[in-house]
Amino acid sequence: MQAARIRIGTRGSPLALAQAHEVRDRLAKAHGLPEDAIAITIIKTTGDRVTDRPLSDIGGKGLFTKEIEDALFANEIDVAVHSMKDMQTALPDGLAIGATLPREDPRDAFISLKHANIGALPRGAVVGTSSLRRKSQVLSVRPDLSVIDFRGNVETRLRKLKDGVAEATFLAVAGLNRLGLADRITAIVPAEDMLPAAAQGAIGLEIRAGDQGAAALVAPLNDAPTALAVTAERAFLARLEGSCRTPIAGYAVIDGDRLSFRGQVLSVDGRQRYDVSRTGPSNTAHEIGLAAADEVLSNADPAILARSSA
Ligand SMILES: NCc1[nH]cc(CCC(=O)O)c1CC(=O)O
Repeated sequence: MQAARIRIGTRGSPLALAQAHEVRDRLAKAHGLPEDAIAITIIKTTGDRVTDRPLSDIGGKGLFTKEIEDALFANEIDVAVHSMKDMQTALPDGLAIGATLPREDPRDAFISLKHANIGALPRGAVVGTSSLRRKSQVLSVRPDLSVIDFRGNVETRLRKLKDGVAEATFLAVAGLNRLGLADRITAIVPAEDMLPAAAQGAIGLEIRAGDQGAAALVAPLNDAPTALAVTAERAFLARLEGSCRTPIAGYAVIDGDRLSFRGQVLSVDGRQRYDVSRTGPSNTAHEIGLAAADEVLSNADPAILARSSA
């Protein structure tokens, strides 16, 4: 057996491992390498360690990436595989996104063992989610529902549903598809009804900036339309999260050389929201995201944007 020449780092959750295996398969195929030329290193992150508190309490973004980025800096791995949804908008100096894989389904799945969709939930039903975005979005259409925090990986949350801890939950369709659990989906929520999180469904490959070998290795895996869509979504998020701590959704689609972006900010109780949409040339993805955020900052009710609202 030959020694591994490419070292990829990942979290150890079943979803993270499925994503790492997909990356290994794509790399092997793109470069005609045997699988054992690519090593997968599992790295435990703070987000994996702390399972008893809401993510928003312990710091949110970066919780699932920091230790993996440290391994890049320490030269223990060459490529880090991340759900881009979990990545900070500002990468640490010295690291870069080398490629963005073709996006999986970006929408959210409604999952319930008894009820067909959000509208069919009985008055006051308990919904479990750890996402402030999903909480505020579901409360904006169903203020009567009771939303409880639902931590843990995808399988854990599905088990909590079976155990009757909640009557319904929401999970990203992308994660369920990658885990082969699409059969658990009760209904896919249209993006119009529940605008996805920035970068939901996209996998990013992070490398050391200036590592030309790694850059050349991952480049063939890049999907340009996904990279552009995610650029717009993350620009929107970056500008807003610097100015407010409120649930934020952002979703872009590419059609030829046009990019259509929709963004949304909500108060946590879902009672107030501001929607924005912008279209422009796809090679101005970053500017489109920023302009949409500027519109929110100048037009949305300051009560939504207040730092205290989270
Ligand atoms: N924060 C957890 C997380 N990060 C990425 C995904 C799903 C996969 C994706 O969006 O690519 C999930 C689980 C979920 O939201 O259901």
